[in-house]
Amino acid sequence: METASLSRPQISLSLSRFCKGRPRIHLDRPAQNPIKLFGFSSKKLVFRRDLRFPASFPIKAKLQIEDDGFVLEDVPHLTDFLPSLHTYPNPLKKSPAYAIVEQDFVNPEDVVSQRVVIRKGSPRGTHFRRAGPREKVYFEPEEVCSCIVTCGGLCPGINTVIREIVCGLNYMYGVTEIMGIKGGYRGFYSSNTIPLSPKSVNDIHKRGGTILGTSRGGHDTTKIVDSIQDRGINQVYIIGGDGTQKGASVIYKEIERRGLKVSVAGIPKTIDNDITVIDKSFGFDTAVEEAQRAINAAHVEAESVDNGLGIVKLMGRYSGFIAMYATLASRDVDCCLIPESPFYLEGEGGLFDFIEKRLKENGHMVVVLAEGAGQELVAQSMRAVDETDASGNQLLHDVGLWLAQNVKDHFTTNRKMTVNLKYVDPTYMIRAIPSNASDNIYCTLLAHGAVHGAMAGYTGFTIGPVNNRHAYIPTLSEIYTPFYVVLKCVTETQNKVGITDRMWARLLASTNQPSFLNYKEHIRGKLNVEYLKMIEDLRGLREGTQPATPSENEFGEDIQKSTDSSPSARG
Ligand SMILES: Nc1ncnc2c1ncn2[C@@H]1O[C@H](COP(=O)(O)OP(=O)(O)OP(=O)(O)O)[C@@H](O)[C@H]1O
Ligand SMILES: O=P(O)(O)OC[C@H]1O[C@](O)(CO)[C@@H](O)[C@@H]1O
Ligand SMILES: [Mg+2]
Repeated sequence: METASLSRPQISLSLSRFCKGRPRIHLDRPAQNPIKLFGFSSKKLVFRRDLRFPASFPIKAKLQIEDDGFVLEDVPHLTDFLPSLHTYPNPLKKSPAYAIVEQDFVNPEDVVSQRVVIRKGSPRGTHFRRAGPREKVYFEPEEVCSCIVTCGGLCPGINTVIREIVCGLNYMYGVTEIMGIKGGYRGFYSSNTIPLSPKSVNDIHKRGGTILGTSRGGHDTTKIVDSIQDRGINQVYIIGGDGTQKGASVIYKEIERRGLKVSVAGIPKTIDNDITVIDKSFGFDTAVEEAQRAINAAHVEAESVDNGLGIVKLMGRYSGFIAMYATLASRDVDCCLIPESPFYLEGEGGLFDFIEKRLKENGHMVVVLAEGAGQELVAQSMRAVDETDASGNQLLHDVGLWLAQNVKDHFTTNRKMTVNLKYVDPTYMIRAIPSNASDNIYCTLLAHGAVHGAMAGYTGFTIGPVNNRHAYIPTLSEIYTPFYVVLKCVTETQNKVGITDRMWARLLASTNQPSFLNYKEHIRGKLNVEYLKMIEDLRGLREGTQPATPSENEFGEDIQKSTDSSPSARG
């Protein structure tokens, strides 16, 4: 790459094969002083004045922008801070299994587009580096000392990812030194490690949970990086959700600050499917499948008695994907309640009203609700106090129990009607099972992608499929650039069900449940102010009087994972 660096701010104008001779801006380092800079937009040239960067820039941004709106959100590489590292030929060339692969190595200039559906003439949008093996690697097999850690809540498939990192490192690259860190981040400084080999992990994919153990809280960056340094670890594989990936990015920053040759690779894990950018998280399909058993049970119970009502609670702290997909798959569900879509109980158009109508029509019904649904209502009626877990996540109130109690009270006291209610809470049973066949394959691809990336010297990245192609995505949690482009990385925002998306519309069409957006005046006083605002905003969206927020960035791209890329909109 030919690079002509400018002195301040340190932005380089690059000409490379990659951008086919077109000028491109490559932001290497932040400016330390107030500066005047410009950003490109598809529509206009934007000037931004007096932008101040903090004295200690949090992380090196690797953002490449072309004048046609092509953006590459690049991942850090060890050579960014250790420029004279040696390279070695990739041992895969000699592997009996992989040597016959036709396109054996990924071209270093291959990228994966975040948007596959674009309009003629619109900006080309955001891209990520394509995952996969590179011709040159930055580690010799005998030099690698790797470790794997699992953090946060459980999810089907964690053991498969562990197994495939171990087997991938060993079978593809001949690495033998692989250790497991026990009990999450705190295990780096408070537990012994366990040695891992293809033999020791051979059967673990058949078990739920994580053989390494997990925890919340306990992220002490200095102690963790001290431990990495003391143990001579040079590849760190971190499996976990949004909190874990934020933790991974600060570990990477500290490693860079100390100038260590250590690759940090993140494998995103969340049963809630709430990580942005990637198509879907591992374990999600398994969870949706397992949820069917609970829904079936609730349905069988409900249809066997008079006025049978089954209530099933599923996971989904802030995002109702499991509930939405499980409902759509089942066809036995009459009403699905998720955190993104507010509801209310009493009055015309409320849930009680709907339950009564459905029971009168069909004699039974099933309600599925995500654990994060209606939290404001529960908090309001129980005057519950806010509590957090060791990682600082808000602890949820049990909306399932609350709803069951309220339904019972309402129908017995107000309506003098007998309702046979069965409440099913399969949440931890779903989370604790091993992954299904398709998730197992998905976990394998993630694990191998992470191994290839670390061997190729990439660091501070998360692996994941973007439009079905695996890519390396920067695990940046905060970033300052002189441009108006706000980088949306895996841990910054949450992937949510778009209730103005087609998939939610499909659900509403299949259950024929109320939208809960048309409450009558007397309900107003019973809902808290924020909840009312949420309903009104959504109503505005539906009626087209409010723009969907956030809509576009300066490049005309959706800045939240939204309709086009979300699995919620496929099909
Ligand atoms: N902002 C942060 N900076 C550093 N470490 C963090 C941060 N947030 C969370 N962590 C650490 O990451 C680990 C896991 O975080 P958390 O309990 O939030 O689970 P998670 O990774 O988000 O997974 P999930 O929510 O899907 O169960 C914990 O050890 C926590 O201390
Ligand atoms: O009870 P725990 O282990 O803290 O985890 C519960 C949370 O973890 C998740 O499974 C994943 O974030 C959420 O759906 C759920 O709210
Ligand atoms: Mg989380």
